[in-house]
Amino acid sequence: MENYKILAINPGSTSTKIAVFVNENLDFEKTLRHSTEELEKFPRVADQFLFRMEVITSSLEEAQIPLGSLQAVVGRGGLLKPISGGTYLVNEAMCHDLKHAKKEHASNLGALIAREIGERFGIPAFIVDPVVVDEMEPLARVSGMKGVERKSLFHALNQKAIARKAAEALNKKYEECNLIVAHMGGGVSVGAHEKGRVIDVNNALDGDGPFSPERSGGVPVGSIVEMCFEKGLSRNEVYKCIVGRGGLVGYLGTNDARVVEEMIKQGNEEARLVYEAMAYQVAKEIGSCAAVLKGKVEAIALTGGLAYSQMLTNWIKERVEFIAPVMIFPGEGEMEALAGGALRVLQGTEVYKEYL
Ligand SMILES: Nc1ncnc2c1ncn2[C@@H]1O[C@H](COP(=O)(O)OP(=O)(O)OP(=O)(O)O)[C@@H](O)[C@H]1O
Ligand SMILES: CCCC(=O)O
Repeated sequence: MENYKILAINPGSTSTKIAVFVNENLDFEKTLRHSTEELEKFPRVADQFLFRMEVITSSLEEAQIPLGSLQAVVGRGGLLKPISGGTYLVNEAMCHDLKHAKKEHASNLGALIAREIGERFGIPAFIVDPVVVDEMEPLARVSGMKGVERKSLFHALNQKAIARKAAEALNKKYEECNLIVAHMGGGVSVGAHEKGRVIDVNNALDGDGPFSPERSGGVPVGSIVEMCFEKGLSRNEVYKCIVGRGGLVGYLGTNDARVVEEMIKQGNEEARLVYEAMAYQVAKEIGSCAAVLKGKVEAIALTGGLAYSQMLTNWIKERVEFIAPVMIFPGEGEMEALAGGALRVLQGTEVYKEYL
C-alpha cells in the first residue's frame, strides 16, 4: 500500500496547530502559540496570512520535514457558503469567498494557507468539514421570525470525527446510526446526527443554544434590543458580550473551567451556580436534539476540552442518561479528522467535493 504524508493545518484564534501524518499515523505535531501583541498588529484575520505561513514553514524546517516530501495539505475550513459535510478541494471560488468573508474567524486562513503550500509544491490542498457544514432539515431552519433563518454554524469537524468514533464503539457505520454530539470547548454546539447528517444544531457563533466558557448562547432578545438602543453600545461591543465576553467570562472573569472548579472548591457559591447552569443548558439542548430525533438515539457523545471535567459531565449525565448511553471523548480530534478526510480521498475511498 502506498504511503501518504499529509500536513494538517488548524488555525485557531490564539494558535496555529500543525500535524504531519503518514497515512493514519501521527508523525509530528506542534501547537504554535501567538501572543495578543503578535496578533494585534493585524487589523483583520486575513492579514495574518504571511505571519502564519512563516511560523508554519519555519517549524517544519526546524523539525526537518521538507514540504517537498508531502503528498497533500489540508486546512480547517472557514466561513464559506453553507455546504454539506465532506472533503473539498481548495479552489479559486473558495479562496475568493474566504478573502471576502463578512465575519472574522481564524479558520478562514486554513484553506488559504493550504492552497499556497499546495501550489508551491504541486500537491492537492483540501479542507474537511468546515464550520459552515449545513445539513439541516427545512423544519430546523424556521426561527419564528419571518426574514430570519436559523443557520448551521458549528464545530462540524470535531462533531463528525467524534460521531464516527461513537459509531465505531457501537460497531456501526456513522451513516447507520442516530447520535447526539455535544462539543464543549470555548464555544458549545450540540448536534442531532441522523444517519450521518447533522439535521439540527445550535449556531455556536451567533448567540444560540447553551452558554459556554466565553459565549452567552441564547439570551432573551428583548435584553439585546435594550443593549443596542438604550445603553448605547456599539455593534462590536454588543457582539463581544455574545462571543468573547459572554458565558463564564462574563459571570466569573475567566474562560478556564479549571479555574472555575478551583473557585467552587474554595466554596464560591456563584461559581457553582453558573458552572452547573452551563451543564444544565447543555443537557437541555441534548434533550431538544432527542426530540428532533423522535427519541431514536443510540448514543450521546460529550467532547471538547470541557469533557475532561468530571464535575460537568456528571451533571450532564444525570439529566440525559435516560435518553441513551453517554460516551465521553475529552479534547478534540480535529487534526486527525483533517488528515483522515484527505487520506480517504487520496486512497480513493471517498471522492472530494467541489466548492461552487
Ligand atoms: N482537564 C480539564 N478539566 C476541566 N476543563 C478543562 C480541562 N482541560 C481543558 N478544559 C477547559 O476546556 C475549555 C477549552 O476547550 P477547548 O480547548 O476544546 O476549546 P477551544 O479549542 O479553545 O475552543 P473551541 O472548541 O470552541 O474551538 C476551557 O474552558 C478549558 O479550561
Ligand atoms: C462555530 C464553530 C467554531 C467556533 O466555535 O469558533
